[in-house]
Amino acid sequence: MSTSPHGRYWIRPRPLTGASWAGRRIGILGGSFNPAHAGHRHVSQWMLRRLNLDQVWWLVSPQNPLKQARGMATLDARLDAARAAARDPRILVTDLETQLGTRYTVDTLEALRRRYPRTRFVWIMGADNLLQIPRWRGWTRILGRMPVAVFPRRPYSLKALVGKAARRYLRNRVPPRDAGGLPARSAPAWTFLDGPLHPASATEIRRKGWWAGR
Ligand SMILES: Nc1ncnc2c1ncn2[C@@H]1O[C@H](COP(=O)(O)OP(=O)(O)OP(=O)(O)O)[C@@H](O)[C@H]1O
Ligand SMILES: O=C(O)c1ccc[n+]([C@@H]2O[C@H](COP(=O)([O-])O)[C@@H](O)[C@H]2O)c1
Repeated sequence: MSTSPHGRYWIRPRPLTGASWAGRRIGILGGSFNPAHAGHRHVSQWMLRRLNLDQVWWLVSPQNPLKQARGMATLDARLDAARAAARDPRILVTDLETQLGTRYTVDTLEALRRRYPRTRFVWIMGADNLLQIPRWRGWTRILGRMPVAVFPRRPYSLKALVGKAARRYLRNRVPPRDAGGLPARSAPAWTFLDGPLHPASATEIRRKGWWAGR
């Protein structure tokens, strides 16, 4: 147990280890969640349906290596807000990168594979991150290790689909009609889903002063 910054007690989210996750289909949505919003829930629920997932784990990052620490609320405050925003029993809010001691996604995915060797994971991200992923450490190892599902996001989708990552892995793209089989595929394999856009953005929420997380 630990205390949240607001004084309430909560049990630290700790996905079970070992055999209980064998064969399960889990989507991983990594993010700063500064704060979590309805867009994260929308993306997760579409992925649950379209990829036939059992659960989506929100990986609340201690610190995105490409973002400034300034303006980032504490991990506890972001976890609390994410738990309030998830509102779906199939979405599990986690501090897995803290538990695993990783900061870079490539290291996180490798540690997850070791910890859950028989679980079928899919890395989930919005189109903005498909555009940006060539700047992540070891990005080709990420795409080479885990199937990836991308959700469209304005105004990034078209640019992302002609970007460096999409071009490099053009032959590994899976059409949305076959997305249900993505968790069972070996990497590299990725899909760009065709679900309805969601306008929510954490930048916009902070700009409007709606997030008081510290
Ligand atoms: N409205 C949305 N539509 C599609 N993908 C989204 C949306 N909101 C967030 N995501 C995706 O969720 C993941 C985590 O996002 P993040 O926590 O950075 O939220 P954000 O709204 O993008 O925040 P910020 O504006 O601070 O960058 C990323 O892969 C991002 O692309
Ligand atoms: O590993 C990297 O180099 C890297 C660089 C930038 C972002 N990421 C990851 O991308 C995910 C989305 O981050 P964000 O801040 O856009 O929500 C989150 O899990 C970050 O840890 C990872």
